[in-house]
Amino acid sequence: MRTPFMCANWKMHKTVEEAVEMAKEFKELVADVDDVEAGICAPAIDLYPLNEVLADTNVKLGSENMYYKESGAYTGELSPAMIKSVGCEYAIIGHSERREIFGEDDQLLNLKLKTAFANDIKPILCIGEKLAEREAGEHFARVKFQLEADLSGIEAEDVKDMVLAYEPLWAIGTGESATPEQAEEIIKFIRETVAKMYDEETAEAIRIQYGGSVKPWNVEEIMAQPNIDGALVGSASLEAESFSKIVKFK
Ligand SMILES: O=C[C@H](O)COP(=O)(O)O
Repeated sequence: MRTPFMCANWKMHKTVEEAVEMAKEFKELVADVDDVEAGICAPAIDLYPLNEVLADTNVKLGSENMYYKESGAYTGELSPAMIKSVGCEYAIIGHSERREIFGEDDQLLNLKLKTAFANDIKPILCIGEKLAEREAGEHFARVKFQLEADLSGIEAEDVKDMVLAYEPLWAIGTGESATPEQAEEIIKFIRETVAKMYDEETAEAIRIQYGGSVKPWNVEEIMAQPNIDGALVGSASLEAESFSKIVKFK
């Protein structure tokens, strides 16, 4: 049985003061939740204080990015050891904004995934198609390509423990979520693709989130789909009350 995982992705939002204020309020609101995992992926500057605020709570911490090298002359980047030192269990890898705005390609993402596994960091790997690809009926081929390229050379044991986030680019920040049926159709396909690449056991174990305009008012119907194991939440995760309603979707 897969435990639902609701994870915030704050993107480039929140000063340290704002992050601490939100986390203090949020941890109280979800203190009694034990059947859903909650996490916050935050900007690098916020991770150290958030680790202190969230210590001894049920809220997990993650980085929004991570480089594939262990250390060195890589100005502006974060190593796996650095994010672990501030309590990160997770790291988002390959968010579409990293792919589109910062030019991260599947070869780089594959290296990042390998480094994450080597350092006991659970990646949240984002995949998903653009609007033109969906309109051309190429969305299945697109996510299959991303899965095969990004997971190349990665063992089933690691894949079982990671998280996939299906995020169609046309639903991110637009207020227009995929319908629950659209999300289920492609997430089921993603699980079947993992089964073909690995085996049934791996496909049953891996958690697959949906991301793209998840809100307190649509989360329940999204989560009613059998293959959807959680959500990667952008704008609705910025306020404690809104994100806590998503975590408490049941
Ligand atoms: O990582 C989160 C996604 O990009 C979704 O963002 P959104 O909830 O603001 O649409």
